[in-house]
Amino acid sequence: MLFSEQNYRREEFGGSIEVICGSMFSGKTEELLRRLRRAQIAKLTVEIFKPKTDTRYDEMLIVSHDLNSIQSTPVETSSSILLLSPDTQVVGIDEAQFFDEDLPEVCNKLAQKGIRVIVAGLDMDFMGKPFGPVPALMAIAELVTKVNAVCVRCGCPAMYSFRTATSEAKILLGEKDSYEPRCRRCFHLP
Ligand SMILES: Nc1ncnc2c1ncn2[C@@H]1O[C@H](COP(=O)(O)OP(=O)(O)O)[C@@H](O)[C@H]1O
Ligand SMILES: Cc1cn([C@H]2C[C@H](O)[C@@H](COP(=O)(O)O)O2)c(=O)[nH]c1=O
Ligand SMILES: [Zn+2]
Repeated sequence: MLFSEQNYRREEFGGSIEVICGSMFSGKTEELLRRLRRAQIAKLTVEIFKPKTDTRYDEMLIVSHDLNSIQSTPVETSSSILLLSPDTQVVGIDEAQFFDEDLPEVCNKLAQKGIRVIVAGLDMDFMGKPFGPVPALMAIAELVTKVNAVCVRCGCPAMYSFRTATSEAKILLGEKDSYEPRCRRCFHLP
């Protein structure tokens, strides 16, 4: 049977890592919220984390660009995620690109304990380069879902986050004020 989120069966597979990646505006957070809400409906014990540095829409909530939201625990380091309550069955993590390099090992430890770990994050930065721990997480995940936005230039599927702001810093929080999703043909380096 094909392994996908739809036919994922906890009792058969035990713990696992799912990665949702893609450009900005590609629906990563919406997809993360959908999976976490289904877990909550199934009455599983769910804990949700984001990096403390992600204060873009809210300090505590994870908020999508469509302003759907879910409560989360902001943490400074990935190792803090391991302090979760022992009855946790599902862990959600957003903005994974901002976490330290230990995040893959932290997720591995959780999955080994039988926890379903769902991680969302940018796979590439504004230079089109692999971003933080996300590529390493993709390598060790059971399931990787790469989602696309719509290119603002031509309407094709977009996998790049083009920075319209002038900053060259790797980390620059923002949304439509500073970034636009673009396809391979319309993306170029700043
Ligand atoms: N160019 C675009 N392409 C796709 N979705 C867009 C675009 N601009 C705005 N959106 C909105 O962004 C939403 C996705 O938001 P979100 O899940 O927060 O994305 P991500 O977490 O990948 O940045 C879409 O449902 C759509 O309403
Ligand atoms: C490409 C890129 C993005 N960022 C920042 C901008 C946003 O605050 C987040 C991404 O949020 P989303 O949920 O995926 O829309 O990351 C950055 O700091 N550096 C970059 O290169
Ligand atoms: Zn395009």
